Amino acid sequence: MYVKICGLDTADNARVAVEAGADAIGVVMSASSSRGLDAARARRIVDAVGDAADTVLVTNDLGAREAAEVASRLGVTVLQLHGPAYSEASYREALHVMPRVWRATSLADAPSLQVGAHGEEALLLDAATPGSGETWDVAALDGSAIDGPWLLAGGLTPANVAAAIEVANPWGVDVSSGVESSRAVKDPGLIREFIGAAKHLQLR
Ligand SMILES: O=C(O)c1ccccc1NCC(=O)[C@H](O)[C@H](O)COP(=O)(O)O
Repeated sequence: MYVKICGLDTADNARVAVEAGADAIGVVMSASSSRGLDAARARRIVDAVGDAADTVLVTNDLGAREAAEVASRLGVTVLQLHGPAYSEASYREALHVMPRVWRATSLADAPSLQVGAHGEEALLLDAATPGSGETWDVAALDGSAIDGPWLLAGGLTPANVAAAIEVANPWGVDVSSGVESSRAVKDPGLIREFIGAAKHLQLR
């Protein structure tokens, strides 16, 4: 199970995530998010991870081209364009600069569930409000019918991630609020617990 810990706040917490086995960490750049980082802080986190895991720049409000240029300058491995603001043409623009782009969307937006529909490498299916910690009805989705890598997100926690994986059968999982002690403050213990719970399934 591929595990992404999103909305990292410090380089120390990014190291905790990677040491616990995270496959990816996310840094958010968004004017509307309390997890939004400036470039200097994002770079410290990305540099702390190095090539030990994927590093993902997440945005919902930068223009696609600008987002890809920022991602390239930061040296992240993946750009995650989050939400309905990004058209198919936006993905083409981003892909000129960043070879790996993920499309993050919600079933509420009636998206295409074809992985690669916009040239993306992977699909992330989230609640309607990203980063809110809200759950959604994953049972309404036949995850095994999605042809390609997709990540489940939205209200996951160390306590519910194993059951969510069993229901939805995703390729990966993504969490933010569920590994925080308070809004935008990551908790090292919860990060370790989440990764343990998600990865444990693989060993069954
Ligand atoms: O986390 C945010 O604040 C955010 C803001 C704007 C766009 C995307 C954002 N997060 C994207 C993620 O990938 C989150 O991990 C995902 O929405 C799940 O969040 P949560 O339900 O809090 O676990």
